[in-house]
Amino acid sequence: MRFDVITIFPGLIHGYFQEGIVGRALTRGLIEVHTWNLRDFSDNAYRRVDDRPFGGGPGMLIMAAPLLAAIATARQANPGAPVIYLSPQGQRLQQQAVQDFAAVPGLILLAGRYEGIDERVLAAVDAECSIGDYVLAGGELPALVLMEAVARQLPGLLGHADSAVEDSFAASGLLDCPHYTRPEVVAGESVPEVLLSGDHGRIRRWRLQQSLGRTAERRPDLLAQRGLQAGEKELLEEYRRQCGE
Ligand SMILES: Nc1nonc1C(=O)N[C@@H]1CC[C@H](O)C1
Repeated sequence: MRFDVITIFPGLIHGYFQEGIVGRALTRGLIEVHTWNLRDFSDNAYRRVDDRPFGGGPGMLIMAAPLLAAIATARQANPGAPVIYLSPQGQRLQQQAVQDFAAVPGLILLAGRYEGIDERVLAAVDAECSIGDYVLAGGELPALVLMEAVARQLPGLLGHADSAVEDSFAASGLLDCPHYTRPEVVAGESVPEVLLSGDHGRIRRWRLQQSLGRTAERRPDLLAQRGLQAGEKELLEEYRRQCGE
């Protein structure tokens, strides 16, 4: 998977890929990360890429010309890669879109700054994605969020242990269950005895029940969208009785 990121702060992107799972993916050649510094596409001596908005109003916008030139160059370097603009006005990034993006050979990510970009650039963009309903100073963090979520889907990237987690969450469509590790007692709180029982059937049942209960409590929208499979209604009713609901 080749990622091309158009940004005025390339260091923010490369810096993140020095550590962790995505850093290892880069050194192992599972992913490539290329950045295009928007200022290299500026048509003035001061390397300016922003200007005031027509109609007045606060802040500055990134101009169309450097963006369109950078997109054209990135498309030549990463042929066939969709161009994704990260902005609060975009479609909310969900797991399905992440899996769809992981299926293509490359992505070109456009990281905005200032108040945003000239609207006419969107004609050269294939998708607009938001990572959430809040406003950041730049699109670099959203680009990194998308890159990491996509990279985690790539075969060979996650070790067995991580990929098990990935499958359980992505496949189940539920919030994750609680997890515990040594020591058995922390601040007077012990580990649920079922997890110490060695009875893997009971443990699987308990974990599913906890995921169902948590999702019903915290994200009823997710549960409504997913629905309940055979036997899960009873599990959830038992969970609610145990919680005294
Ligand atoms: N939330 C988001 N999901 O994707 N991008 C954002 C985001 O806040 N972008 C900033 C808005 C102005 C600045 O240009 C960059």
